[in-house]
Amino acid sequence: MVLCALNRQLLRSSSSCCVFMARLQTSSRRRRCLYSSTHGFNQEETRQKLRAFPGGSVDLLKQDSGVAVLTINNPARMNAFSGSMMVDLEEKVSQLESWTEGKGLVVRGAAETFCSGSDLNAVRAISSPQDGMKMCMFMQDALTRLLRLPLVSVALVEGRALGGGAELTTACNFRLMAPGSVIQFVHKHIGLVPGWGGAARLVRIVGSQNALKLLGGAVKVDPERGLYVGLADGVLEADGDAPSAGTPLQQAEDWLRRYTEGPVPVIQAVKKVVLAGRELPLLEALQTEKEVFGTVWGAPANLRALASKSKHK
Ligand SMILES: CC[C@@H](C(=O)O)C(=O)SCCNC(=O)CCNC(=O)[C@H](O)C(C)(C)COP(=O)(O)OP(=O)(O)OC[C@H]1O[C@@H](n2cnc3c(N)ncnc32)[C@H](O)[C@@H]1OP(=O)(O)O
Repeated sequence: MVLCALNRQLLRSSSSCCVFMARLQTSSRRRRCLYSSTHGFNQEETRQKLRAFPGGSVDLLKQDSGVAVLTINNPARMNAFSGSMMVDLEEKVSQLESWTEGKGLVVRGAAETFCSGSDLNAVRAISSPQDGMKMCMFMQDALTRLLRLPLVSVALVEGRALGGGAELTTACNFRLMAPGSVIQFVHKHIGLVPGWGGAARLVRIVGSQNALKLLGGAVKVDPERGLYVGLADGVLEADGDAPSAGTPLQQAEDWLRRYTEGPVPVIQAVKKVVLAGRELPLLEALQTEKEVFGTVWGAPANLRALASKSKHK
């Protein structure tokens, strides 16, 4: 009886696991959006509306090392997201989804500051709740897909990460803070709550008690507090303190290397099983883990390691 129930559950979960696996597969197709017409959302229409608020860019540099750098670039507005930058971001995420050689990603802001959230000029112009929610759906989709990339990602936080900028840091696997930097969910001060998925992700990163404190108090999180609450995973060396440590970007790439060193299929598999464990109910996560395991078992990296009789002292 119990076994039958378990089998039924496994069958059910195996079909949703296939869907999850299909979503994890890299392909050159544009991914299906989180939202559709059933949610009153039309991605193309929203893209057109967002393009009416131009300025800045989101730049992507894919490197031979397998680590890409995504730069939020609008320094005149402290790297605030214009509408066209939101569209740029979604397009760059699509490009990363089909990057088969990728292992890691650094997300940073131009000109030594991270991102000051939505461009307030656009926020003022998009003041109807319906249009606000459409912008939210667009950004939730882009940031959820950013977090789901089969790449290990790190937000390099210099200067300030405010509002939507703070939300963006939570769409990366790790956060590294430069001395003097601040992550602040300022939404409450402007009569808002996060809408780009930042609250849901923050709860998973720091727990609901800390999330309530950070959002409810619009707390300024400096590197020390970041480490204390678990929002920051590391703090960079100050410029000049250790010149050999290199620029903040070099430091972030060095830090990331411990997670990106190794064959692409293995690094991507690590990210996929962790993502499944985070997003799926246990049985489905186990199914996905089995599927991903099947892609590395007996594969070249596995055979090479077995042949070399490696020891792990
Ligand atoms: C949906 C809303 C929510 C979300 O998406 O989740 C948001 O993100 S809302 C936006 C939240 N962000 C803010 O409220 C930031 C407001 N700005 C500031 O607090 C300050 O500008 C700063 C970021 C702390 C920098 O201060 P300072 O070093 O003193 O520089 P300036 O204030 O002179 O800024 C330089 C320049 O940049 C413009 N700026 C900064 N942030 C934004 C922004 N988010 N949108 C538009 N413009 C922004 C600022 O106005 C200055 O421009 P000029 O006035 O033309 O010089």
